[in-house]
Amino acid sequence: MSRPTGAWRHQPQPQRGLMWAASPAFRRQLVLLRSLLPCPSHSSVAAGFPSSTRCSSTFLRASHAMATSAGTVYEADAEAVVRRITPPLDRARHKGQAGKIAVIGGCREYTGAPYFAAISALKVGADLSHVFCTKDAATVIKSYSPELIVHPILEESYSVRDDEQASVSYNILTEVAKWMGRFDCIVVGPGLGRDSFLLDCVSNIIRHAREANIPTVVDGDGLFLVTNNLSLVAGNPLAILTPNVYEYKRLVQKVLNCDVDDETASDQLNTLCQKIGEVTIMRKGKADLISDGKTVTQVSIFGSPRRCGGQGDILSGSVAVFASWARHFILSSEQPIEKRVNPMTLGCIAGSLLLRKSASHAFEKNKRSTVTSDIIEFLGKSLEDICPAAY
Ligand SMILES: NC(=O)C1=CN([C@@H]2O[C@H](COP(=O)(O)OP(=O)(O)OC[C@H]3O[C@@H](n4cnc5c(N)ncnc54)[C@H](OP(=O)(O)O)[C@@H]3O)[C@@H](O)[C@H]2O)[C@@H](O)CC1
Ligand SMILES: Nc1ncnc2c1ncn2[C@@H]1O[C@H](COP(=O)(O)OP(=O)(O)OP(=O)(O)O)[C@@H](O)[C@H]1O
Ligand SMILES: [Mg+2]
Repeated sequence: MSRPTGAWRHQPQPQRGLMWAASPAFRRQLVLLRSLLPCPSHSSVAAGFPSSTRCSSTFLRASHAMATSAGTVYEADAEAVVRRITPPLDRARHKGQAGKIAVIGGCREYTGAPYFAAISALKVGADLSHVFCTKDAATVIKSYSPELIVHPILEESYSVRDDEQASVSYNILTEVAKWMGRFDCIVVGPGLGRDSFLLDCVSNIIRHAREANIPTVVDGDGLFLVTNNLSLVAGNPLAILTPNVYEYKRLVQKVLNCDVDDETASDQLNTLCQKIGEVTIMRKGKADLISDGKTVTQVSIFGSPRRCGGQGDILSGSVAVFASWARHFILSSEQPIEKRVNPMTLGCIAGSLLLRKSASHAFEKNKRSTVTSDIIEFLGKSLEDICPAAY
């Protein structure tokens, strides 16, 4: 595995610059950037780098920007991140080594969301993608795609008698636990619904994933669950929350007991992460703001003016794959722990970029009629443009 450049371009916020330049967080970022060098030449070739000069120019750009001006939000050099964390296609690898992802979601109302998340994971490059959903949703999701492995195991209150709930809940956890250790990342929430019994069962799954050290992306109704039960993710550095504008508002109100303040967006996001404890949050919007409670980066490259539902689901599936690649990459980088870049942050940066590029391509082709499936169609091309699949 190669080393990431993880380079950040700076968004100027002059009124706060001096304070930030002197801060430990700023110095830490510089150390982190330096720690990402040098890049071994084998990875440059495998990930499509034309030459090793690209690595150093990326570094110079980033360190220059950070040393000369300061602020709290850094525009991620997201393409560099994607290149560095995407594993080479190696003939020696076997099925599963590029990633096994599971989506926990899909109920009577929503079958599209879990499908979008799970198929996106495959299209980005995972080898296997599972969906754990309710029985009603399973046949429908299977009919969308034979690529997905669908487990019809979740139950909603209407299908379980009160006196059966304890045993059904136990059976669900037992079934998921059989698989859990094989997953590189799980996504909890796309199309999950809000049935109370189902959410109780999913709480057990989240706790189990945490005990097993499985990175967990929480999105959609998973965020509804977690916002009302913060202990599920509190203190878990492998948890990524991906709220949209409404989900973020609910989270801020619950945790910080105030309203979203766009004037202090990055500070508020950092504080939110700190209060919950160790999690990474990607606040979706015009720009995607990403924080692990220490630094805030953003991805703001323009994607598409279409706001069709389902783009967040593509994002959650993509982030799951990139976060697991980034984790593998960082763990194998032999950096001391205190110098390691947060792989969950890298996963968010990469996922955001890929979605935005794909949305842009899809809009160019389909204009107003662009729908989520059109965007998924471009995930492969977008990744190929950044990181050709030479092997
Ligand atoms: N094809 C599929 O299967 C898809 C299924 N999906 C799944 O649906 C589930 C629910 O996810 P969600 O994003 O639609 O839910 P949520 O954030 O509650 O917003 C719903 C709407 O409520 C409103 N609204 C809510 N709060 C508000 C507020 N504070 N202030 C103001 N308005 C507020 C607002 O509507 P508006 O007011 O704009 O009409 C908003 O658009 C989840 O499981 C997800 O994965 C999606 O992924 C899409 C594709
Ligand atoms: N106003 C915007 N301009 C540009 N991009 C946006 C805008 N709002 C959201 N996005 C991008 O679209 C992607 C999905 O975000 P969105 O807010 O639509 O998620 P969501 O509501 O959870 O989606 P879903 O319908 O799948 O639940 C993110 O990458 C986000 O940055
Ligand atoms: Mg959503």
